[in-house]
Amino acid sequence: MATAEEDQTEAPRAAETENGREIVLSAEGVTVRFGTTTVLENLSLDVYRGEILGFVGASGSGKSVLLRTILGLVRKQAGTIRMFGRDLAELDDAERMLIDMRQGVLFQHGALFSALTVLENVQVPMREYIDLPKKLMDELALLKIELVGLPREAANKFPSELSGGMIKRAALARALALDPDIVFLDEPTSGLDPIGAAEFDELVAKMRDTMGLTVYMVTHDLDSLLTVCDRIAVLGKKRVLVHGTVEDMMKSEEPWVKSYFRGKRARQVVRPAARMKEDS
Ligand SMILES: Nc1ncnc2c1ncn2[C@@H]1O[C@H](COP(=O)(O)OP(=O)(O)OP(=O)(O)O)[C@@H](O)[C@H]1O
Repeated sequence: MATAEEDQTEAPRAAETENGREIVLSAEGVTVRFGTTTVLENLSLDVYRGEILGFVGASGSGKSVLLRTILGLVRKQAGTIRMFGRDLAELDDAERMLIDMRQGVLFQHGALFSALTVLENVQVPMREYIDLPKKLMDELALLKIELVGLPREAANKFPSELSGGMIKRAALARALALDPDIVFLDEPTSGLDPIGAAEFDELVAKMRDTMGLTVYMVTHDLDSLLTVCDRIAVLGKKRVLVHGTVEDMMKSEEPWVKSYFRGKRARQVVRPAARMKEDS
């Protein structure tokens, strides 16, 4: 496990060469302020190709702000964000568009367009970025809908006709519309019952395993963190406090990490999750 202090030295770069893994996304020394309030300060984080990174932190610690900063929706005051090795601040519009096409986003609560059917929702990124004949676009959208485990009949339904779990799947289908390399999921299992949440987690893990998808998942869901995340990063004190495996989190003496992963609620979740891992 690495600490934030180590992050500011050579540790992440050394890890990159040591384990030979490709860094899809890196944030280096990122600072974000709103007026006089600093939300993120000198934050650094790497995300590797093909991993599910679970991003966790207390409410109000800045998880959404960081996600929005990575997506270019919030302006940073300092630091560098690189995606696929390119500094996002140095891209012109055409280059930015090419990068945007390689990433998919599932915003909290699904955020589907209520006046569009599921099929039309999935086609939104296609219409925005690529010019395809309608028939081909329909076929591609249907493939995505089936890929996330929705029945074909769901394609012509409106979001108001779907269950919470189906909305999340439809939103995932939209995030996958352009076959991205990385998807950002903002609390994807919030509002789902435990079985629906576990099924969604399984689906995300399947995408990682079959498509090599990289997943950046903001979550409060301990089950997700323990069962599908390859690595966990904890946001606190305006930076990434610790990052590592579940086992690393369990050993951490950092007070917030300790109470989150070894507190009363965690103890109720950790044993069943460990059993699930053993059984699989
Ligand atoms: N546009 C903005 N202007 C001013 N302050 C903001 C803005 N966006 C976020 N903040 C502040 O930044 C801090 C971090 O908010 P953020 O939504 O990122 O937290 P979070 O970790 O995602 O919380 P939660 O887990 O509750 O969703 C909060 O204090 C919030 O009020």
